[in-house]
Amino acid sequence: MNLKNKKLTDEQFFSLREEVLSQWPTGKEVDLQEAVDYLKQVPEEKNFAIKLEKAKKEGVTLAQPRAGVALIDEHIELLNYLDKEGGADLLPSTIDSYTRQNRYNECQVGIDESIKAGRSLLNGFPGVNHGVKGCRKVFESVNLPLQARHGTPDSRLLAEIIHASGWTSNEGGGISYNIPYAKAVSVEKTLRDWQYCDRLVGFYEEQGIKINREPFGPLTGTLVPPSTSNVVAIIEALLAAEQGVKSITVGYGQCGNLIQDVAAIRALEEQTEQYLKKYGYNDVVVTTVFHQWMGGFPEDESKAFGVISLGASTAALAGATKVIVKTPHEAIGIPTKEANASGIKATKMAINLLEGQRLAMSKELELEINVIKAETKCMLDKIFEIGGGDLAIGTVKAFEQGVVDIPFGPSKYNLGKMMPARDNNGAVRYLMTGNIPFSKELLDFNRERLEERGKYEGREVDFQMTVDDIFAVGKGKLIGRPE
Ligand SMILES: CCC[C@H]1O[C@@H](n2cnc3c(N)ncnc32)[C@H](O)[C@@H]1O
Repeated sequence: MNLKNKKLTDEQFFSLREEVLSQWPTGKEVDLQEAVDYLKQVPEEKNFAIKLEKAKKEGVTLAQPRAGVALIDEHIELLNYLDKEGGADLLPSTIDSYTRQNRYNECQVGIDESIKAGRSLLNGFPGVNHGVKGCRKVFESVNLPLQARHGTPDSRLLAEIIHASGWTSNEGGGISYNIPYAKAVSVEKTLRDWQYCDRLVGFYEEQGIKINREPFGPLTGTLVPPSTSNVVAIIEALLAAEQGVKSITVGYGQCGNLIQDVAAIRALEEQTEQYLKKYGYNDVVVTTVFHQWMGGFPEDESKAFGVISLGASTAALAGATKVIVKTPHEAIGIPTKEANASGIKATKMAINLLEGQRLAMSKELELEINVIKAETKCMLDKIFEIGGGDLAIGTVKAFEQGVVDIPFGPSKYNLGKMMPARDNNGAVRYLMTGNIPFSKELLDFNRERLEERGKYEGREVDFQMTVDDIFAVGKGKLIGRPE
């Protein structure tokens, strides 16, 4: 394996670039020097990294929706509606599934069919097919910073096009956009491809242009224990920093127990900064993003607003820099612009009412922060050990061996021996740890918390708890109690 956690040299980067830009005709629209000049004229209020850094300094939580449709003018109308009517602080362009699989031919069919049908027949914005011209038109027609959100194992061409278009943030990473999104793409390949995306950002940073990178926190969004999502976020932050990224937003998907969720964000921010400093990356601005509940939603829209408001409140009480907003159409599918805007409004109402408030430190909160950090450290120590000190090599081996193991990941490169379940307070614990190298103390802690639930419910601690928990929220409860 010649993968190394080493900054790509200019020669390595530019030799790869030829092939990347040749993958679709719109790649020819990317001219790096011209893109630098274009990015230099992006006003501060439309720069994602700058707006996040400002929010961190002011201690405010920004609200960002997901949104994407097939055609440029409709996409612009949607984004401006979410800004003006919804009150979004940051804008996405959620990229369609064909683009995520680099299937640009099918994207083109989707675009052509959408034009004929007069409505979006893609589940997102096909940024590569619209090219720099189209993506710049979107950027120039909105008034907020713009970010690509997707799930693309090989995002190299998409990154080239969106950044050249003034979009100053890209979501994703070599683990977080592989294991939850692909069945058969090797971790080695996606780590390498995302080194390219990060090196591109590093190149722009060297030209004085701030661009934000955001590892995808929630992963499979299904009972992912905080230390599992945090370890992935920290790995991707370190790999990005090595390529010259200076603005990193690490993320976490709401699990539902308030204290554990606040602890997850606090541990994530502190431990990411600690590891960046430990490995010499002293000039990286770390921000956090809290994703509102990523699991099954209630169909009833009023109940959905309950879930959305709890997520908004948790993000505010945790002091997250950003919260990703869900909509009352979550259980149905792609939201209408009205439903999308209403999710943002509910979110901002909760955030505004909680302005300046944080969940106070308590012995329970301190315990959860310490447990998450200790679990995360067990995995990271092992990764560096099996990688012979190289994080990228260690990460590939960690997935082969199940040192890091993401629950319900479709990837064949994920061992899949770890299984989570909620304890009696709804906190997500490790029911089965597979090959995750936890200390005995941590294994006992997780077991004891689950035994408490078993005792309370009068049943065995087993996989049925996991199954019941998966369906619980959709049925209006957090914990999947036996029926
Ligand atoms: C990992 C992201 C999953 C979430 O991403 C939302 N999502 C996906 N595609 C779109 C879109 N085109 N417009 C608005 N939301 C979208 C889903 O609803 C889900 O919540």
